[in-house]
Amino acid sequence: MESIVELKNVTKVIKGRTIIDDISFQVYKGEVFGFLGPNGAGKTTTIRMIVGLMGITSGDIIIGGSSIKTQFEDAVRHVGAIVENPEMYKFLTGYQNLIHYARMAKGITKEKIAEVVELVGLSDRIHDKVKTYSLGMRQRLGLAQCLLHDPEVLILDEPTNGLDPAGIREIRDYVRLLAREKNMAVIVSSHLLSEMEMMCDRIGIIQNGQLIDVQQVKEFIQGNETVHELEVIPSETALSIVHAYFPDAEANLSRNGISVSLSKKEIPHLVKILVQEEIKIFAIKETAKTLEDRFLEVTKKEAEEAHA
Ligand SMILES: Nc1ncnc2c1ncn2[C@@H]1O[C@H](COP(=O)(O)OP(=O)(O)OP(=O)(O)O)[C@@H](O)[C@H]1O
Repeated sequence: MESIVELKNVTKVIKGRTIIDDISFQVYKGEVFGFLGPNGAGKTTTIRMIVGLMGITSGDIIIGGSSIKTQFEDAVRHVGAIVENPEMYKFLTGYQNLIHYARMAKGITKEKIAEVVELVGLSDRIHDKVKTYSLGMRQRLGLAQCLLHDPEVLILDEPTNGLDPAGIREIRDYVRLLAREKNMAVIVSSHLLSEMEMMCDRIGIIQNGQLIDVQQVKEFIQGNETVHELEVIPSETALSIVHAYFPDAEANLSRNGISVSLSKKEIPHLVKILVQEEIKIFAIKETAKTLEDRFLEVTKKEAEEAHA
């Protein structure tokens, strides 16, 4: 896959405080890359540096082969971004807004406007005033606006913020479509982990300004371990046995017994021990981990290691 965005040892220091600490990663054409992290981790700061809204203290960002430090215009030419809420004139129609923007940007044809309107599914309503649009439609109009100059990289900071489930789904579908059909690289940040799970191909997790993990969503979710729900009695004794024999495994009481994160090959061993200890086992069920489970695991582990 062809890399279109590359962060090389990017660091940002504000007032003597390191906000972003030596981050490096690449984003490829045709993929949706998700940026995940707890509040204040540094997602927005990183995105602002990628779109050129904020300077870099050290390191560099290469977009489409151009350095954002030394070839700023060339680098940002490849980028379309919605970083803050898209500003629209509410008393103009969607179409008038796009025409207005096209005049400022120059070189954008009416055909191009029609094409992006079609692409974001606003053809039926484009001649209605923006004040009559739902939030989801406004987001799509914002998306249309940043697609006008054919960016190779699309950057969306919290694109589904404030949208209802139908609106979220719409944006998600368009984002995936743009990556798949236009071979665009899309970088999104979001707090909605389940959303990221459905929208992204890969994710990078940022915490305290450091990139702690970059992985394919599928691999990230699976990890090496899966969660097993064990219907057992007495559950508290079972839990202490698990803690004693598998001290590294995440184990908790659950509704019908205990839940244990272990690799599958360790399950027969676990069952044998529980039986030996006279725990009654009624059922064992393997449950799929969600991105949220993994995200909380990874960030908790990092935080524990940082404090150790
Ligand atoms: N201009 C600034 N001056 C001082 N500190 C800043 C500035 N911009 C960001 N920070 C700090 O940098 C850290 C990272 O902020 P950032 O907004 O990038 O986090 P985030 O991951 O986007 O968080 P959220 O999910 O809450 O938006 C925060 O601790 C924030 O207070």
